Amino acid sequence: MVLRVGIAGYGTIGAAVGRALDAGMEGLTLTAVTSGDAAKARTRMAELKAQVPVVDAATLAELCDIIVECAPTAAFADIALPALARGRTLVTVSGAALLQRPDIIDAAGAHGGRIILATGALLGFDAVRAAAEGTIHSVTMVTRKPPTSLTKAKEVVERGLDLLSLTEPLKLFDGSAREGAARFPANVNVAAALGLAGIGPDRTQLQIWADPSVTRNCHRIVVDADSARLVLEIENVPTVENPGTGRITALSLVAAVRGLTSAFRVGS
Ligand SMILES: NC(=O)C1=CN([C@@H]2O[C@H](COP(=O)(O)OP(=O)(O)OC[C@H]3O[C@@H](n4cnc5c(N)ncnc54)[C@H](O)[C@@H]3O)[C@@H](O)[C@H]2O)C=CC1
Ligand SMILES: O=C([O-])CC(=O)C(=O)O
Repeated sequence: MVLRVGIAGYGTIGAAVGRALDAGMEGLTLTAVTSGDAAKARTRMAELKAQVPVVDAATLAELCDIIVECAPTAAFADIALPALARGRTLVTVSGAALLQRPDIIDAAGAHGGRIILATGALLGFDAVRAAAEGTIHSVTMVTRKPPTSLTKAKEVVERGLDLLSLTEPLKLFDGSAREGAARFPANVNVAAALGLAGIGPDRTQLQIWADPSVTRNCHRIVVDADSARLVLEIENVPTVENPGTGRITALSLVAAVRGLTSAFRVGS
């Protein structure tokens, strides 16, 4: 049986997932796309061998077994709810949106749907989830991004911060992952996901720095648990189109989608 895959949000991440599906994935076929800008999505999809329709979110849910969600946080509910109401599988990296709308997780349970929050621009969730089966004492995360990765963040724009003239690191946020994800939704989805994997977004501590000395989106996480101490570090290469998004994010979604049908899967 071949499962039909829809992509919601055909931007930096969505187009990379589209290319991977178009190149061929066993048991999966790209079937439709939904976008905030249909004309732009069609132009972007011209590179694909298989031409698929650009439809609205309700039609995407009707046509596809699996919905890969890579749209802005604000669009999450409109994409997720119709898909889950039909019992579809939603594969997403929108951790920040899930914290804002926990009812959407309940909607999945109520209709036999499934939400898979892919690791995205982070690492080690298998170990964090395993540690959470025992006792985790603390989780701290420090994010350092080049100023160019943060200039479009809503809070940076609202505060009128001129990050491009920084000569030394500036701490933009220090608090819980829940609050950080709410204030920087397009930039620390990863902190939300870490909170959901471990001891919850309220007990997960987060700092966000704009750092002119780094060229990559860097995350350092320390998990102190009764089973192990984890020190996790990742340096993500920013995408050209959207520097706040690391290249690995789309690859994480591709790996998660491929894992849905593959006969052999490594990692949890
Ligand atoms: N967990 C993680 O590791 C990461 C998560 N993200 C999340 O992924 C999202 C997408 O990231 P990018 O691809 O870099 O952004 P992008 O801005 O390049 O693409 C977003 C796309 O969504 C489309 N869109 C807007 N409104 C829509 C709607 N109502 N329905 C469907 N599509 C709509 C836009 O037209 C655009 O094509 C980000 O907003 C962020 O929340 C991004 C990076 C890492
Ligand atoms: O590191 C990245 O590339 C993106 C990131 O932090 C996020 O969106 O959570």
